Amino acid sequence: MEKSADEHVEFQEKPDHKGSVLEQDALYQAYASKDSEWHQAMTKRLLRKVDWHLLPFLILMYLLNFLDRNNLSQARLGTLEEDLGMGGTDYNLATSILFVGYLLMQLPSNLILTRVRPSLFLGSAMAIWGVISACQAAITSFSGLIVTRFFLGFVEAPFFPGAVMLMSSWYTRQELSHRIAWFYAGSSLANAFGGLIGAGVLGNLSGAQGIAGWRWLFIIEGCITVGISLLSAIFLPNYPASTSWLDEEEQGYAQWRLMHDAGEADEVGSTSIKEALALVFADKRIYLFILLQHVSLLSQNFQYFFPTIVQTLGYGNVETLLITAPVWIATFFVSLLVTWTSGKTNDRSIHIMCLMTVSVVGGIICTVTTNIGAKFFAMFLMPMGAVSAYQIIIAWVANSFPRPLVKRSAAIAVANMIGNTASIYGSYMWPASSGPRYIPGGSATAAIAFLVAVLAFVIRLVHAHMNKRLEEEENSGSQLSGLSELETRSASFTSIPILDFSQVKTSKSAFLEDLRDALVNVGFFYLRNAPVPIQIQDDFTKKALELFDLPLEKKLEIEMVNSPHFLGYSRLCAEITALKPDHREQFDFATELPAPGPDEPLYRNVVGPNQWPDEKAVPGFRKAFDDYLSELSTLAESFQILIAEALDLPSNALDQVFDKPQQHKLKLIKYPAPTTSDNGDSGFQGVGPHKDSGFLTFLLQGTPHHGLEVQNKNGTWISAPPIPGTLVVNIGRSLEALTGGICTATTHRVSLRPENFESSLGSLGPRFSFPVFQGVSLDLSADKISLQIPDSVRSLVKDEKVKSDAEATFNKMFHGCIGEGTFVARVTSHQDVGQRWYPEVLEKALKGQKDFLV
Ligand SMILES: O=C(O)CCC(=O)C(=O)O
Ligand SMILES: [Fe+2]
Repeated sequence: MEKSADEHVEFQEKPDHKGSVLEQDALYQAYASKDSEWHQAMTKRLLRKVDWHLLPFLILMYLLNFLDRNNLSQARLGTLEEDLGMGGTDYNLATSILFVGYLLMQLPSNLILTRVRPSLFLGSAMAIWGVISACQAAITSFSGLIVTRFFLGFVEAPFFPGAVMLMSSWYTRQELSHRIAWFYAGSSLANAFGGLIGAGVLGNLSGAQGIAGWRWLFIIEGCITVGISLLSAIFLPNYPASTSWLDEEEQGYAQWRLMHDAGEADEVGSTSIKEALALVFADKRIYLFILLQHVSLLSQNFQYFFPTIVQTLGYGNVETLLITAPVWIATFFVSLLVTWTSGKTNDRSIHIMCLMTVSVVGGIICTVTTNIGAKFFAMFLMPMGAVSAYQIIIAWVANSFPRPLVKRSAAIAVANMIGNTASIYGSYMWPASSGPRYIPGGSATAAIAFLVAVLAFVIRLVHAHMNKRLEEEENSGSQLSGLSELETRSASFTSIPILDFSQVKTSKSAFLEDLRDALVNVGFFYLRNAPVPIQIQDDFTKKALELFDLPLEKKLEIEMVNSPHFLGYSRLCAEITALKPDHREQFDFATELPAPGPDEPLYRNVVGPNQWPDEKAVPGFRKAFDDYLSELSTLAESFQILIAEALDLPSNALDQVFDKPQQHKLKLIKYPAPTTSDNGDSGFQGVGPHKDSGFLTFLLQGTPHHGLEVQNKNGTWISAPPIPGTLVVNIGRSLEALTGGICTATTHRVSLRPENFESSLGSLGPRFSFPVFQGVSLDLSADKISLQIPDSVRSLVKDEKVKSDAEATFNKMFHGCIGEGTFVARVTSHQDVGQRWYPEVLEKALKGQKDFLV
């Protein structure tokens, strides 16, 4: 019984969503500012339409896909075997050979899939299998049948992954699994219709025009398939942007949702299948699940022989097929019900055990009795139990290997592939010679169904045991990693996680878990729904742009070199990072604080009063700035607590780290488009590879340009494009130092490739970005503040060796006094300021850099 040979579609990348950066930006603007209630209502409105337009047609296609594969069992009730001179296990070979083609095509079809539009792909595949299916009518020999069945399997294989792929351009990952459950349930209906159509054809057309009934069956069903495949060009949508049944707002929103969901998809696409498989096989439970899925599929093999078995009830062919219809309709409703209760009660194993018991009883009754009423009853019991249980098993596999995502995909794929080989040999359990009672098949099915129940119970025990151990170890505070060796091997992330701040209220523990992972293994994350009123953000952005528009002489009035506190305006290329000038122009402002007294350590000079622009030149700037920095300071403060909690420390553990008041910096940066790209692959240096100095950085990307890049632990650069409604948050050297390196300050840069400044509608103009650097108390040093980070958090660090292009001179410095590290970093970045105010420090620091270089 085939149901899901194809589920490794999770390896597919999502199709590209067309649309220029500018168009995307318009979407960003439109949707980012809405609140979560609006998003919920909009999602509901959209899903209602998409469900009705997409699912029925796809289910119809799946129904035909299924029908064309399984109608051999109805054809057998006609004169198929007689006409083709078949006997013994010939029919079983004809059934199983289809799965050879079906399984062989898995890989190639998944490769093709990534390159074609889903609706075209699905429509063409369907037309071809429809033609081959109809051609079966012309077969005159058994060998002809075998060859045709092999190819039928081959061309039917791409449908399922293609359909899931199409759905994935409409549904988010989370929405998808529920839709796939409906999709599966639809196959029960296919079985029902198969019986009805078969009955109609064999009953009315046998011998019509001198053509055997089974040949008519293939002709009619093949032609229906081809007909529907042509309609797919009209009815099957491709992508949200080109769909007439959505209004403009819905089209935009549908795209916008998927752009958000795409982050994870990239991660899937770029992790090698080999790596994913290694992860899966390191978890011993996978062997149990593979076995479970395999025997579960084996326990459903009666389906191919169903019409034949029902025939033993003693009715004629037509009545037999009519009888099977209600069986499948009942199964359909039962499976909808039990997948629902299983989800509601969060139970899998007991559901499976109960359902399989129903199937065992069915198998036993079927074998031991010849009483027609009892046998008919058994016909209902077998599929109701086994088919419904299978749907729960699929969900169980997916839920048992939740993280990382690639592991889940691989687990599903492996369990399905190996599981489905049951369809190749399972059909031999039902040789025609064993009818009418089919004692070997019936009793073996009952035994196998029992085995499914036993395995479900074993897995339940294994999980219970694991949970208990976890609890004990947590209680005793022992050093539990809970991770297998393979899982700890690498945290070289391929995408940047997105955290949702609204979860702090709704499900804080989930938020903290994601935060913990981001802190120890990525060092970067997007933060959605940060509590910063959009109006304040917009006003600030507007005023910032006005500031950059001032004539140069106005800006030079507040040039940074005038101030010993590293605050003020820096011209293009004035700042130096990784020993090279950055191609950007900027204003550095900070929480307004007095300059340090003459007796205070020199490094305290990174704090001091701002140089404000002339209020008349940009009226309202100071207020807009203060409002924004004040919001961001509040947000930063809430992270003092969240980070402590994420690291399993008391929530006030980091209080000692911050001054009252604490200086935070807000930098306004403009990156003009480069005139040439003379910097090789990485493009022109907007800002060179570096780690920020502070605790956390909260970055607002003001324009839709790509260019911000983050270096993962392998040294690979990962793009961090702007995502609407989010801030980019990253760890600075101070937090890294305070946690003894448990939290990672991740190296990042801005690359100015000319293409980052272009969209299909023309030039994007300069890139603007606005980072807020959260400060810490400057007198601290890592050894003075000893945070006792629990082993349970330490053990989550997956990759100790980190490749970084950031300057290493500062690595040690930050482990001493944080103020000194920050001060030296500032002097070397702003050498004009250093030269004027701190020439000795600059000289020493430059020498330090040189020593480091030789
Ligand atoms: O412009 C950006 O997106 C990043 C700027 C940055 O990393 C910095 O100024 O530290
Ligand atoms: Fe930075």
